Amino acid sequence: MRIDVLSIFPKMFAPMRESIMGKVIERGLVDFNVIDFRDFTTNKHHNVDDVIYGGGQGMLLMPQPIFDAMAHVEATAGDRGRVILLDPAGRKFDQHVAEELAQESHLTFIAGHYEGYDERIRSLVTDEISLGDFVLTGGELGAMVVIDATVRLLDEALGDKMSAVDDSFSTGLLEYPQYTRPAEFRGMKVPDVLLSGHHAHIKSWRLKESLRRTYERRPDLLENYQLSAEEQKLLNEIKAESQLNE
Ligand SMILES: C[S@@+](CC[C@H](N)C(=O)[O-])C[C@H]1O[C@@H](n2cnc3c(N)ncnc32)[C@H](O)[C@@H]1O
Repeated sequence: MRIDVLSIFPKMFAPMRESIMGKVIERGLVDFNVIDFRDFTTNKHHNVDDVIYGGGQGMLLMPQPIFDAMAHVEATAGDRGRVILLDPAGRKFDQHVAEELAQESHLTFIAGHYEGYDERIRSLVTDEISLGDFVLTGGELGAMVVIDATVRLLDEALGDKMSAVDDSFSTGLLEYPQYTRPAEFRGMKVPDVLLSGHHAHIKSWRLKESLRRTYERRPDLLENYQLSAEEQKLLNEIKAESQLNE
């Protein structure tokens, strides 16, 4: 996968060289480039922003540097790929969007700043993505979040210390509780079933606890989830158990 990011703060992307993402780049699984669109300004002072027509506080990113930086991406990569604008007005980012983006061979992100973008910049864009209902100072952190969640889904990205298969949201449910050694720590015991070696029982316990966690913490996820007969039975048990504990 090739990833280009258009930003005026390229140094903010230093964390992308660490941890899993760093290894993924080192191994050549992702060709990661940050392009400072200030380098593409044609004005004497290398300004990337200007005042807002019609008045109003703050400054807006001008179209010219971003259009020219995008032309540079196209010239070097052969295409722009899927062009993602980080913007509070965009589609809310979630695991499904990450799964969709992980299918692409080329992603280009545009990170905004100041009051945001001149509206014409949106003509370059295929997707607008928001991290949530809050306002960040810039699109860099948003781009890094989207890139991290997407890249970890690529085949071979996680190595053998992690797996995305049972992650929360991948299955449509939150992940079940997990434990590592020791079997007892400060009086807190690992559930017996996990030490039993009985794979079918462990599988069923995990499914039930996954359903329980989702039911208790994110019942909204269950509204769009197709329960199997077994899952429905387990959920009924969970509801009965929670009534007993009330
Ligand atoms: C200060 S914000 C501009 C906010 C804009 N005036 C508005 O009200 O929508 C500057 C930049 O940060 C990024 N940003 C801010 N909040 C974001 C969010 N929730 N999701 C994604 N990007 C965001 C965008 O790139 C945005 O252009």
